[in-house]
Amino acid sequence: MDSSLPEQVRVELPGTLEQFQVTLGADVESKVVECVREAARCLYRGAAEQCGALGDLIIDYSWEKLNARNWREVGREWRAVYSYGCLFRAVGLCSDTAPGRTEEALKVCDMGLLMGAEIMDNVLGRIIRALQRINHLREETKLASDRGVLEPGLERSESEEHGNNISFTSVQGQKRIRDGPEDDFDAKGCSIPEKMPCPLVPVLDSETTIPKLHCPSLEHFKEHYLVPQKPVVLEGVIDHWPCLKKWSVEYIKRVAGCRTVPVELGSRYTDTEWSQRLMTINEFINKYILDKQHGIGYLAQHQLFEQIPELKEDISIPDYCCLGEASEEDITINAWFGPAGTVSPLHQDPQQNFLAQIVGRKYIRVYSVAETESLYPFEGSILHNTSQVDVESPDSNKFPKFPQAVYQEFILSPGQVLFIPVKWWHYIRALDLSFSVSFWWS
Ligand SMILES: O=C(O)CCC(=O)C(=O)O
Ligand SMILES: [Fe+2]
Repeated sequence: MDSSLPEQVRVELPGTLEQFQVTLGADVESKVVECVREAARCLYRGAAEQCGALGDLIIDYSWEKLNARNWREVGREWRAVYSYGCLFRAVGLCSDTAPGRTEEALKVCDMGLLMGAEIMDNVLGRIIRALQRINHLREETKLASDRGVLEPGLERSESEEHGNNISFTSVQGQKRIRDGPEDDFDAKGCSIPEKMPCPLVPVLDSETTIPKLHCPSLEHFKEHYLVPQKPVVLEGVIDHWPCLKKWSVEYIKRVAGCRTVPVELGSRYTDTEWSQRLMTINEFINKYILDKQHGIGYLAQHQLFEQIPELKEDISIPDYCCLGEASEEDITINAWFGPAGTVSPLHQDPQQNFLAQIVGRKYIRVYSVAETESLYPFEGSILHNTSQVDVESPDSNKFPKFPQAVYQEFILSPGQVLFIPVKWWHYIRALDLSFSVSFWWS
């Protein structure tokens, strides 16, 4: 094994070349399998630079395959090849002591988690943990040397407490509404200067306000809301979640700042100039949360808790989800983190939803499935679950039936959970800096 690799990374890899299993499907050409094996041989004979260069080659080749067709049709084996490429490239970077290499290696591993498939018992997730420990250590050592002392206990980093054995399912870049290679993450990125939205707080009418309930029993919720499919706001059911006390911009930066995530750029996903870009959480926070010059950026509909298990410890699955038929593993948990003014246009989803509000407030409007005709969904297969109407500023000439559509609304605050029945239309605008967590369940 390459001795220039940091010990923390080395222990996450198999001890010998013979133990380094390369299992790839029959669809993968033999020259590619051979390239993966050669990269592994380089790693174990101490040629980390060559290993990294082969990693680059594997990444480039498999990236073409991943983007050649609709995301859903990309086979697992090509995503696995991509992950091997990321592993070798990351290993190459880790053995280089030049400044910034650890951060680069972290990004490469995250790309493997986001776009690849799980390999070698989540080796990429484990290497990320190791790299974060190295980073913490460096920061702490620097702090101590700045102070002129090395305080006892500094060699132990905070994240070590969580251990290494996280089982991880690949995040797989699930995308919002639009699909297919044409909207794959825009590597160039773009920043659209926009006028900042005015965070108007709507005044609600008690007639249209969604009812609230304090900790209803499972039976009560089932009989009065789940079965008849009625929205309701649940209070008191997530009061014990640590995130309500812990999550702040500083905390997210500390735990996850150097992790790479997909960010939606532009006011709303129905706009033509809307795009997605991958960036670190630090970049996202600095550009789109702390500084407003860059327009709207939204870390939306991302399975952040699969990618960063530390954050998952701060939430839990609401008990009411057990009323569904599917198992817990089938529940999709998404993070929605953004500044005031993010808008999710009126749309519907194919599962029941508990939308839990953790930080800030959100204005939410819901319409039942029966109102669909008055909501003017886009035609065609991609946006058919999205309304063409700008809910808070509707064009009643173009959409004459919209003003008559019956709706309910609410301003969701931290600690409240909104039940959105399956297929119910929902429109959401953040009134403050906001973090919500959604649970899609069936
Ligand atoms: O909070 C948002 O912006 C959108 C949430 C949403 O659409 C969902 O949870 O399904
Ligand atoms: Fe939704």
